[in-house]
This record gives sequence, C-alpha cells and structure tokens, in this order.
Amino acid sequence: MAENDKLVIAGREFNSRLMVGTGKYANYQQMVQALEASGAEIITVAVRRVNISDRNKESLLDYIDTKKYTLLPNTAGCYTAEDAIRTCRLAREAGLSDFVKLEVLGDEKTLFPDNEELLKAAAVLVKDGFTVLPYTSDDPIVCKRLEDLGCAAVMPLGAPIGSGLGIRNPFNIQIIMESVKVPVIVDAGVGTASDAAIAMELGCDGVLMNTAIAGAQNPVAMAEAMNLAVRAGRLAYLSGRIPRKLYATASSPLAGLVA
Ligand SMILES: CC(=O)[C@@H](O)[C@H](O)COP(=O)(O)O
Repeated sequence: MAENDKLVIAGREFNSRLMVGTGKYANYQQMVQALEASGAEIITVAVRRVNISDRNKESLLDYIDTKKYTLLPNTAGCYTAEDAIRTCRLAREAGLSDFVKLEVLGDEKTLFPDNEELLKAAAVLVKDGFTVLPYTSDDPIVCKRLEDLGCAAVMPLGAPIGSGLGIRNPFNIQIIMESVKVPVIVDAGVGTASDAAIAMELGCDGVLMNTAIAGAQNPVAMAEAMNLAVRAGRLAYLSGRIPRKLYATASSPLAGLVA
C-alpha cells in the first residue's frame, strides 16, 4: 500500500512525506546525519543562510547533497511581500531552485504569517514561474485563495514556529483539506513524533518540521522517530481507523462460548 503512495507536488513525485529544515543543529555533521535518518527527500534552507553572493565562501549548501535531496529554499526572516519576492528571485538567479517555500511573517513574537503580504507575494511569484509552497495560518479561506492563485501546495501551521505545541486546531486542518485540492502540508509547531502521526492520520499530505528534530536531545534519533511516525500515520490514515464509540464492544466473539 505504502510503496505506490507518492506525494505529488506540481507533478514531481516524492516517496517521503516528511520535509525537514536545516537550522538550529549543533553542527553540520549532526545536521547531515539527521537529514539521512529522517528519510526526507525535500530539505528546506533559508536563503539568507546560503552565501549566494560568494559561493567560494563556506555555505550550508556545502554540506547538503543536492543530487540526493530536493532543495526548497525558504524566505525565512522576510516581513514584506517585496522582501520575499526579492529573496526568491535572488535564490533562483543563484541557481538554487524555483521551488520555494514562501514565508512572509507578521511579527517577531509569534512568527505568524502576514497573510495579506503572503497573498501579494504568492501572486507575483506564481506569475514569475515559481512553484510556490506558502507557509500560512490554519485558515481555510486563505488556503483556498492561495490555491486559486496557483500555489502548488498549502502549508498551514500546526502551531507557532519552534513552539512544539503540536496540532492546535485539527478541525481547521480538516476543513482546509476539504477546501483545497492541492497537497496540504502541516508546517511548524510539531513537538514530537505523535504530533507528526496525528497530522498524517488526519489525512494531511505531508509534514514539515525543524525544531522538533534539531532541538531534541538526540536529533538523529528523533529524525528517525519522525520518519517512522509520518509513515505510520500515513499508513493508519490509508487503512481507515475504526469509528469512535462511547461504549464497549467485546473483542472476543460470543459464538461457540462454552455453556
Ligand atoms: C524550517 C522552517 O521552514 C521553519 O520556518 C518551519 O516553519 C518549521 O517550524 P518548526 O521549527 O516549528 O518545525
């Protein structure tokens, strides 16, 4: 069942439904091992962390096997549409990718998305030929608008970036999945493996995370746990869970009972 189950984004097929970030690791070696253990195929990198003006200097990209992973440059740290658009164009000119994770943040305390600026940036970038994966709030209306603009997926937050609170509003995520046809990828707020499994059991197409892995006491082991959780959650979703009931049903059949 799981073998033929691919994640498809803008016509590109992926076996893994887990996407991981590259920030907050103790060192590059630890990051490389965690990426490997996660089984992820899509790796997101903050454009501002890549030395795009001088590729002769040490860069995060020196440590990532770009033949093995699909790079998803992100616009972390951008607070206006203009800034995010410029960042994506710079990334593309530097040969990074035109597959982008669009982040336009509203404030430094919550790091919640500024959806007005996000919609503006998405419209321009889609017209510019980018494949846009926007990080957004868990708002079905905004997700639908992003889809209508031509975004290749929507990435509603589970909880604030780095909070580890898990999926705070599973009902909104469910409505988003009913509202759009593009893949729904929960991005941000995952704290531990069960959060990732819940996202997948809800029927999400994928999960993107960074802090839960990089900030764990053993990031490489946590990356493996996330790999298993995303696969287990997906398999459980495809298998069809039993309905919840208030009262008991005996597990042992009564037929053939010794009188
Ligand atoms: C790496 C990245 O793109 C983050 O901005 C992302 O939203 C992940 O959030 P967490 O660190 O909460 O997993």
